[in-house]
Amino acid sequence: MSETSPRRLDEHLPRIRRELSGASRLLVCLDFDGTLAPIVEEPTDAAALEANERGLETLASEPQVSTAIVSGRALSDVRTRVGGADVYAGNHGLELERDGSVAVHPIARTRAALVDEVCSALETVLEPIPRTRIENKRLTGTVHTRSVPAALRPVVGRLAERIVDRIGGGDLVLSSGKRVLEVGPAIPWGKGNAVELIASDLPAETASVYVGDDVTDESAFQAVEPAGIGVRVGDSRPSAASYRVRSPEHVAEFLEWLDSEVLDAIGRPIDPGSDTLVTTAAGSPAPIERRSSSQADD
Ligand SMILES: O=P(O)(O)OC[C@H]1O[C@H](O[C@H]2O[C@H](CO)[C@@H](O)[C@H](O)[C@H]2O)[C@H](O)[C@@H](O)[C@@H]1O
Repeated sequence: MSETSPRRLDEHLPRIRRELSGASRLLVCLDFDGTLAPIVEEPTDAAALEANERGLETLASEPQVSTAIVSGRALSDVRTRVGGADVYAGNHGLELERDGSVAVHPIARTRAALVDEVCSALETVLEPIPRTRIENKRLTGTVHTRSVPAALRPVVGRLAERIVDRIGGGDLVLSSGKRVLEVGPAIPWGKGNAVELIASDLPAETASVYVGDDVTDESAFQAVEPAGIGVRVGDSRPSAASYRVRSPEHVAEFLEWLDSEVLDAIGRPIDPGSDTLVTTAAGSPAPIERRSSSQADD
């Protein structure tokens, strides 16, 4: 899928509501850092905004909604930071908790010892560089450079590359995210694959929404688009997501809007000719803003 500038979500709400209202269920997948929780200097201090916790809780209580947290953090870590979702994916989709059991990507499992070795070597080699922090997440590892003096960040990158090559050979790969370098197994598996797995458990008429802010969220946007909706938290840089919001505060507004403005329409068939919900056997017609094509918002 090609990447273009995502459009401002708040300017396209009627269109989004129309797109989602043809579905019988909604799957709402949420990234953690930078999406539910504002980015902070110290990774252990990250916390979801209360408004996002409330939004997730409300959506999770709706019978026609399934919810998932899809994070780059270790599953055990992100689980303690945000509760209430139906499904949790950790380590960028390499571990997945559904229906009370955890599945781990088999190749990632076999490479965990290499990741551990790399993390230990990085601790030693990067020790002289002020404020470098290594987060060993078992299946992947993160080198944090947010607090490292800017002039030294390229040095961290070069040293990390060298160590990953030496210890991991072709079995590990180094990638980058928001002021981080991520060490992980060199396998074609990411958040997008996890989202596809989660969606495969749900009825075919489920519409998927994915909200995220970082590089590894792009594969998840690709997984949900174009049938579903990708929302990038951030600026207008090209993305596979069609829409964007500015910050985690705006994610909370979006979650609230989904609950108050979209759920009523979910599960009712739409008349494609009129943009208006047709009467179902069970209830009366529920119009969703009658608009002519000349009023279309895009
Ligand atoms: O997929 P996510 O849930 O967004 O996780 C991605 C990485 O998030 C964390 O790092 C980021 O957030 C930190 C706290 O705000 C920030 O200090 C850091 O610069 C960000 O890159 C987390 O620590 C990593 O393990 C995740 O991979």
